[in-house]
Amino acid sequence: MLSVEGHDRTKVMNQSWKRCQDFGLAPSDPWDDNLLSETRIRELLDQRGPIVKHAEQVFERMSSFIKQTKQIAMLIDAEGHIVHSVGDPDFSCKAGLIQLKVGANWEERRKGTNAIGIALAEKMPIRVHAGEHYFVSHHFLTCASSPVFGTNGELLGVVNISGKQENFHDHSLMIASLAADSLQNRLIVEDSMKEHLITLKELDYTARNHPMPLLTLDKDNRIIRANQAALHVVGRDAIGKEFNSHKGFAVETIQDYQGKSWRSVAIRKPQSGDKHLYTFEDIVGSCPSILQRKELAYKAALTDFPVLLLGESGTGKELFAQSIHTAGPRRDQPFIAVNCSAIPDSLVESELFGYERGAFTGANREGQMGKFSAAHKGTLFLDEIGDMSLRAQAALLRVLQEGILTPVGSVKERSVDVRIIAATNRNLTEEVQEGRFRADLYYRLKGIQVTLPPLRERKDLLMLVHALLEKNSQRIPLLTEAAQRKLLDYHWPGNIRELNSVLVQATFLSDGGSISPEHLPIENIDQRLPAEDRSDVVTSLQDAEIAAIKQALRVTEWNVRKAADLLKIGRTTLYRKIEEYGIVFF
Ligand SMILES: Nc1ncnc2c1ncn2[C@@H]1O[C@H](COP(=O)(O)OP(=O)(O)OP(=O)(O)O)[C@@H](O)[C@H]1O
Repeated sequence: MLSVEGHDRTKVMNQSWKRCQDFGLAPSDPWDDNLLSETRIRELLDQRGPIVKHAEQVFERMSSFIKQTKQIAMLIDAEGHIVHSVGDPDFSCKAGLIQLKVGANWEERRKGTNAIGIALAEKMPIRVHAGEHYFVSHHFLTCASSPVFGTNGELLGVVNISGKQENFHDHSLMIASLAADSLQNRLIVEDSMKEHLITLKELDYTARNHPMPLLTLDKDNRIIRANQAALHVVGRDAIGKEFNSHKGFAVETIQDYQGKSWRSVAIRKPQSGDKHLYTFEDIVGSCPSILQRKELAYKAALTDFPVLLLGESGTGKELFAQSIHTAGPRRDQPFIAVNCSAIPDSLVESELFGYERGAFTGANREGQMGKFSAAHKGTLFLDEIGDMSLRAQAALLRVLQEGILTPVGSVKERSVDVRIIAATNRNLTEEVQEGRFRADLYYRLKGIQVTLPPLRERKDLLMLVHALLEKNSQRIPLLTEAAQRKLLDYHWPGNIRELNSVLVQATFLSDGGSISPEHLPIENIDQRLPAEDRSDVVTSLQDAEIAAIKQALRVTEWNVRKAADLLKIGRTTLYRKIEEYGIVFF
């Protein structure tokens, strides 16, 4: 900080003298003897703890200069009180006689023109030598003072060096200024460390309570922080391990102002596959068959027994599985759904139990957590369980029996705690009889069996229609009586999934008006054929086949495997026919 010299210094000095005169002080006045009490000094030291602690350290570093020049160094607070003093003992005694000691106040209005008073009033470093002091009693002094500022530029106090005028030293003002700067820097560093800690706590709190998975990675790509949601995804023991771009995480690198990268944050935003989990309240229905199933499933939710959900495609098996999970004691833990029919036979074990790094060619280099481990403490929903190969069934049975799994390529066993809910649209008893499904696995999965009724057997179709229309559009469209009749007459092979898709299309086609039969894209093939039989018009076999394929694809929302199941043909055959007839997505 620049000190004033020459003409400017004389000006500053004159202004100070003028202020003293205005205060009504006279140079020959006795000094003010209003010293702070011991208790008040202790209170002040407590309040100013950090600055005094730093001043002690800074003064320690300049102690040889202070001793050699027979001076004393002091810290003065922003109100002018001397709160700390060290230095030459002889001079300290002499200075004490004119109250240049801890507990005294050296503002101009109390002690006339002096270095401390001017540094406080003008907020600048200044030297006041001998006769420049206002009070005659201070003329034996030479003093140099420099102000100390806080982070926001507020005045925190003054560093002062004083001695007898004959011990005047050229460097005193510079040393006082350096000491003030050093004190100021230490306080700024301390403040920013406090700020840093608060920010870290704030971050930690926000991350912990954030529903999305969040990770922090160091510059070597190791995980250094992870919230609960992220630990579910990357594994509970992930801290310290290298992050290997888990699916769905978007990584953002954080750089300093020179563009040097320090760390990265990884966030896993909701993906199209991520949906909120359903609860029993989402299950619409008023007919006894569904109410009774709901009650049974609710009772099952409160236990830890396995649940087996049976029913045609689209009857709500996954909806029930999620509702059982969200109503049970594991609701805050993961719900992991696995479509057993979608896993190639050769990969079943690695998908379900995970694998260690380098387990097999084509595997992720760093290994991968299996579905069982991902569902640890939560629920594993094994959908389409009836489509699992016998080999995969054997592997699954072993884990269900022992609660222990061994990832592919590993020698270490791992215990898992998962609740199992399985579902299938196949008749499992028949599958067991035919030898396609293991009886022991069936009995282990069966626990509580809930069979969901197909839509054509339900008595609450119009209630469901109303609920689905309400869910899908802001303004519920009216249904003409003929449209209601058409819906009631249809046989709904795709169940509620198909009903929902038909209603979405009808709402769109009716363009804000009432929904009438022509807006409902359904044809009951079973009913149409006899009608056509009666007429002279004969539909070609090929046209009938195309119509059946189109309907199966629409009903299953273009799920080729399910459509093939409905048509009772193989998946490859269906693909071939789609291509052959040039059927495009509609
Ligand atoms: N009772 C119901 N109330 C409201 N919506 C329902 C009901 N049952 C099913 N749905 C809806 O129907 C659609 C199909 O349900 P879900 O996926 O649970 O059927 P699923 O039996 O598991 O089918 P799949 O065997 O083909 O996997 C979903 O959109 C679901 O929300």
